[in-house]
Amino acid sequence: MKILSGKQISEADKYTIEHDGITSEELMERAGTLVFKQIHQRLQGAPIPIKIFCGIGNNGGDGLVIGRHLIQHGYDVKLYTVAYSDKRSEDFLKNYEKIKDITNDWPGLIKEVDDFPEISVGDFVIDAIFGVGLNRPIESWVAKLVTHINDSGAFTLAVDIPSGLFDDQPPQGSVIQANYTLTFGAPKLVFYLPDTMDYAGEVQVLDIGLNKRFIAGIDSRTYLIGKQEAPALYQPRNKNSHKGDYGNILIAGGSYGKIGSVLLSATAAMHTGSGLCTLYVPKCGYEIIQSSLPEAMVLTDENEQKLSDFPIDFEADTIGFGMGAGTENESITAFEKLLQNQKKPILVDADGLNMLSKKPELLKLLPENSVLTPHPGELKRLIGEWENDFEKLEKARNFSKKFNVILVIKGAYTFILQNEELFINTSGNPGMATAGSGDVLSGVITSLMGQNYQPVAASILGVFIHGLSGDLVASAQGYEGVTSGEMARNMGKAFQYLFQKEIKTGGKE
Ligand SMILES: NC(=O)C1=CN([C@@H]2O[C@H](COP(=O)(O)OP(=O)(O)OC[C@H]3O[C@@H](n4cnc5c(N)ncnc54)[C@H](O)[C@@H]3O)[C@@H](O)[C@H]2O)[C@H](O)CC1
Ligand SMILES: [K+]
Repeated sequence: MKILSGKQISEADKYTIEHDGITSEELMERAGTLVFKQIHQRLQGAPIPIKIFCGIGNNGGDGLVIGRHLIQHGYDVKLYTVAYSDKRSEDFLKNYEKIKDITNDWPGLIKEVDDFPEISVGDFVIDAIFGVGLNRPIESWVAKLVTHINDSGAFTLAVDIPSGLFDDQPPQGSVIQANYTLTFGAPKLVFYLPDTMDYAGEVQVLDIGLNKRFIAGIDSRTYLIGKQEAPALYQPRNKNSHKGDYGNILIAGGSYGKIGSVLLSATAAMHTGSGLCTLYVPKCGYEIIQSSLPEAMVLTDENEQKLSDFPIDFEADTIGFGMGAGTENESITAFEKLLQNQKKPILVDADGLNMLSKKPELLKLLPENSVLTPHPGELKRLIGEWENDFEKLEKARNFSKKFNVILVIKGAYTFILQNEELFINTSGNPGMATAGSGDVLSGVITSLMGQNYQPVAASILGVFIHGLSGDLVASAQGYEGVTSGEMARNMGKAFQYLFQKEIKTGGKE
């Protein structure tokens, strides 16, 4: 699903009105009715006091439409006009009249702090103050109203976007803290950035019938990857195949006390369908791996504790490097030897990334289309500090272009970035924040690269499947019960789920 900016959606809005013969008022009626239906489905007539705060623009207009339907269905509704300006949008006024036609309890007028209504924690607040038309930070008493709503602790549903949140830049003032956001037409980037995702809470996109052809034509290079998109990336296996068709990969890393990381990667790779998997580890890893993963072969460095060399004559389809490797100079020399003799894309993770940060001249030796899988800390060491998520994306994009690599930026929503394209993964859950989870992901992506998936496809599908395995384990054992070993062993099941029903883990989906 394409992620669009408010501006792009407004263009789609305009195009739809001009070409599909519907008026802006009908579009607002459609939007508001869809929100009402979502609320009605969940509330089923429950006598919960509903307080709707309507701005004086079209977001407020949506609020009036929602309120009208709720009133007509017998809900306990109180509407308020948040009159932060004397202007009123046309569609706001039209819907204001419609409210007056169905109730004598007209919307309350809020023009200052003294007009604020009491909001108790058992209320259901609907935030229709500002939508994507926000064009400056919320100030003065309106900012206080946002705080008043947030401090009430009442369940808050944001219409289109939490008020105060810009869709294309960091927040600069008060922002509504929503539990749920029902957004129109397309998801907005800020719902998935670490610094702003919490304002939106659970996000659901409502299709209000914006012209699909127009949307398809919009040059947006940011996509949400979910159950609709991931299966298309899967390469079915044909009957007439043998293990050589599924890649011969090399996983290199590990050091004394951290052999588990490469073992987790290799286990994940084998459960992701690799034909052959060899590990290159310090001598201390030999017994451990041979007894824990008989399916894998093992080559050992002559050093007992850490990598000090690299088997450049080993013919691998893809190499995954770095997990548990440490950043000792001898190991960096080993990495340099790998880089000097490898032309095909590789995956670099964990201490391999820290080696690149320690010795940046290695960056230019990275084969084209290699995949780097940093968590935010490793990313900071690679690209430097950032003020906010937008600056982070800018720096990461420049890095990806400069070294022609794919960045898999791990987080609550993992971002896969290649030049101008950005893919945001929506599978997974907080239970995956556990030791070894990154090692497992590296094994999955390396395995798919070895199976002839293009590196960016291997990254997108790998991240999605990794999240799916985390969801499977969490649905069986709760967030606390998730271990990366379990995730590694559930990769096959995750592939099965790729084409089956949703998995509810109380997570984001
Ligand atoms: N495109 C769609 O799919 C549909 C969108 N709809 C809804 O319309 C809103 C966008 O409306 P809104 O955010 O209210 O913007 P408006 O321009 O209509 O009105 C805002 C109003 O407020 C002024 N303003 C902006 N920022 C501030 C501020 N910080 N302080 C004070 N005043 C401010 C601005 O100048 C305008 O005058 C969208 O989100 C959807 O909810 C349609 O209703 C349905 C289809
Ligand atoms: K809003």
